[in-house]
Amino acid sequence: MSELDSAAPVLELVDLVKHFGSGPQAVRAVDGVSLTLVPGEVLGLVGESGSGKTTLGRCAVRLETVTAGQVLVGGVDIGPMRRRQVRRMRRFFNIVFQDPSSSLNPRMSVADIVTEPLRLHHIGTAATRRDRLSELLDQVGLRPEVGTRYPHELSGGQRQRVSLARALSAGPALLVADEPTSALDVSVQASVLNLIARLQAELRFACLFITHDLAAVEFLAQRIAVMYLGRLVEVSDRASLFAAPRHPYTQALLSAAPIPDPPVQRKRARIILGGDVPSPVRPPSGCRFHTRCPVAEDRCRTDVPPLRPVGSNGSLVACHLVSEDGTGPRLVEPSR
Ligand SMILES: Nc1ncnc2c1ncn2[C@@H]1O[C@H](COP(=O)(O)OP(=O)(O)OP(=O)(O)O)[C@@H](O)[C@H]1O
Repeated sequence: MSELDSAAPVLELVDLVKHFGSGPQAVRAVDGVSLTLVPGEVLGLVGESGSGKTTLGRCAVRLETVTAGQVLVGGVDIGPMRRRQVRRMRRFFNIVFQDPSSSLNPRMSVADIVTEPLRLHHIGTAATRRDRLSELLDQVGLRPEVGTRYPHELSGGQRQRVSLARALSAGPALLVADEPTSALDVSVQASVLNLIARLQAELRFACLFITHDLAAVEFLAQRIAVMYLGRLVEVSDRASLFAAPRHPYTQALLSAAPIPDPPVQRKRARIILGGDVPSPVRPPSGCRFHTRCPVAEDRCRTDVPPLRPVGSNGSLVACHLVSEDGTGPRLVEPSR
């Protein structure tokens, strides 16, 4: 396959299940997630630690094999593919990890790291790859002489720029960015986030942006998916999600997020969720959020709420208490 089908979604997850281990001790990291990314779209994936975001992202680029369900890239199911076929498909998708120190080969120069995907996929000649290297370093804001350096000679921010240049070198249609700024100094986080935004606007790759940082998804993502204990609870466009979060969990998550404007922060009501996040080995029955949900009813303890369209703006919500027109429990007034 030399090109992706541009009419197909870049990424389609169909009832994706990923368990680690088997039997009653299996960790149900992702448990029936369906999600679609169209070309050029940035989808933010948020949720507390352990909700399954990283596992979902790794399944999307076949770093994990799935337990059940499908992962389609450009309409092609990469799940059953053999390793060699997956390797050929890898030019169409790539991933940037949280910690660039552990994902870059310490024995390779920056030039070799960045151009490796081009060599692996037999793209261009030695001369065109050199040109491409200069172009890529320039695009990620690194000077040409950085090409001769090794990862340990670079700062964390520079290393993440190298990871981005490498991930984008073969011109992927999909980039999974897994907490790409959270291991960096606060002072450089914003510049790397700005860089991702600029590259995405220029190159138009689709991006699954995984983060804890709600301000970052608000800045970068057109749509946002909220995950809780292996399942999606809400998928909505950015404006709707921040203005009127519908799922009680989304409302709690947003109410806990810091807002840059301190007077607003002081006035705002916070929802304090009781209890701990339950174990994904024995997730609660019915709605997985019911053990911590302040408005849970009897049916929430027994019936699994499907992720279904509500309201008129294409939002999807998995909550028994949200009605078809999108009205439902409002735990606090939206802050913006
Ligand atoms: N290789 C593995 N073997 C066993 N369990 C795993 C493995 N990888 C992840 N898990 C478990 O799967 C669940 C989901 O983890 P995952 O890292 O996907 O969550 P996350 O939402 O990305 O969390 P974080 O934000 O902390 O990275 C967790 O309970 C985790 O301990």
